[in-house]
Amino acid sequence: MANSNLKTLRDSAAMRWIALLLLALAMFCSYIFMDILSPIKDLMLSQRGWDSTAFGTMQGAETFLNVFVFFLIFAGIILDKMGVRFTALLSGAVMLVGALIKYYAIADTFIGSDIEKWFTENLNYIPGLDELGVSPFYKGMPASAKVAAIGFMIFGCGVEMAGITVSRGIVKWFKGREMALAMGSEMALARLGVATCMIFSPFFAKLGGNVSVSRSVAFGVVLLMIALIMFIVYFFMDKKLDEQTGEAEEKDGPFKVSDIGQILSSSGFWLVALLCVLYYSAIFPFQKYAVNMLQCNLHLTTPEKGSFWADDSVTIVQYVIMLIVAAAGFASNFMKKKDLKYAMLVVSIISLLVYCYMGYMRQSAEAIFAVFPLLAVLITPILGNYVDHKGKAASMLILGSLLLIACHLTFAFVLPLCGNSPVGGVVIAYITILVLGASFSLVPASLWPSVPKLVEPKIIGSAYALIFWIQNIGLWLFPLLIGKVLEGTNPELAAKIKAIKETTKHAVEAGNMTIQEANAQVAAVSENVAVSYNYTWPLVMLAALGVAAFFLGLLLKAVDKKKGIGLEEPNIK
Ligand SMILES: C[C@H](NC(=O)[C@@H](N)CCCCN)C(=O)O
Repeated sequence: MANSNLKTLRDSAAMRWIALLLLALAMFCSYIFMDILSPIKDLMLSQRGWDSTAFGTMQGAETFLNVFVFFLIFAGIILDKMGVRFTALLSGAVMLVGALIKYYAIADTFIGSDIEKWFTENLNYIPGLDELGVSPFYKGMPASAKVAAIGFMIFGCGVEMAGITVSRGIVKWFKGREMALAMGSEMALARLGVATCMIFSPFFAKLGGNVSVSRSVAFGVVLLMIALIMFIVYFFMDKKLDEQTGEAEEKDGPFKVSDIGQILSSSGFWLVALLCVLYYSAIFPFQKYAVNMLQCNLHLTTPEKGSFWADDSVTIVQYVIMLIVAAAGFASNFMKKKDLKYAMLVVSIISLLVYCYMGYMRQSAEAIFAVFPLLAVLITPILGNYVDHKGKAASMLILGSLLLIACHLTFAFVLPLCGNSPVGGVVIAYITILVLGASFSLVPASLWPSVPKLVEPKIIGSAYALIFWIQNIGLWLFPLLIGKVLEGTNPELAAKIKAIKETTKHAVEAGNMTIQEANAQVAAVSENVAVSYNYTWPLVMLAALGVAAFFLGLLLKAVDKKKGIGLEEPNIK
């Protein structure tokens, strides 16, 4: 340490930010794996014989153990009892184990194996769960999807455990300092992970012209190994810090399970937890359908094979431009000189415009939607900084909810009117997605740093875990609800598929068509149906979540004022 007056590692700004970088990089890698199959749903269907139900069930498995086996609650207790560094290592290892299982399920070697045979014949029915409609498996589910679901369940435990551990770790290193800025920066990198996944998962799957879905998953597994290394390095820094502080936090008041009652009796905690589940249920589940929603509303026409805009290298260039947007925008937060700050911002904004233009020329819904996390990367740290120095967290939650409502209503009612105006439609889509990104900065940047103001330091881990658990119920429920509302409000599309299946089946039976011709006809109709959904009602449902979050925000602000919780107060006084 350069300054001899510094007492502990966290008194050195450089050491604090290195600790944050380790935690944030681990989360960046985890967020990439979390959505690794989302942008290649079409390939999972064509390469592994899954259907939409198998895909949706496998995706939903991520939250299963956390929600129904209460793993997240145990994770919070482990965190408060064992501390940040132990739980960080444990979560890294759990994520990796889950990811390796998922990789094996998708790998070519799985096909034709005894394990595939066993899973095809077994694990079809889980008594109790089937009746409740929450089973992560069902009869007829492809064996690879069942094993992938098991892997994803385990990964889900690891990633949520990592989430609460990182939040707790940031509080440990930054409380009383730039805590919201640090949390905002960590989330900014996580958002960049989502954008990276949207671009690189399809890229690796289609690399070199031959399709391999396991290549994408392998890319994610390698990143999780890097995440584990980050946690190991963090382990030693955290140990050193505890040696210097004499583990004061843990010794002063050891955690007891009964302390959880204290969390549950706080009205502020409940308001924050409910606001969190409502808001995030309108964001993460939407993320899974957003690309398809854009395809349905914008009628995008993929550039012809062999044309400049269809080339793989353009994807890489576009990603590099995205990194410039993120890096310049992020760095501008830390520039002391005004000129340099504005120069960075200008570079970031110009790069963003170039990125948007390329997305339009490539007619790629994935690339268009990938701007969603970008604005969050740029402004989450700015807002975090604002919360640190000026406060206003409760007001930011209210504003974030209002923007969420406006965006979902624009997607629902304005975007469908733009289908025949390619440029207008894409411009409105970009603006709305960017505003949604701004909302997705306002709420997380103010919500997570508010938790330490609601509970005692020794139970922060459990408080984060309880909020994540309540949030996970929404993250499990709403993807299912969106799917159901979508099917329910577009009955003619399911009827179209049923009709073509029946017509081709009769034609094959009558000897008028080969099975290959029948499959090709069904595939052509399915492809057309996949981009013809009307998303109005699912989007209205998500806007309604925003309305409820808005009213909870108002209530939270009133309770904060009455009880003096300090949510509107700055973190640094
Ligand atoms: C910090 C916060 N993280 C969460 O809310 C996690 N529970 C992420 C869950 C993602 C599920 N696909 C955030 O990212 O803002």
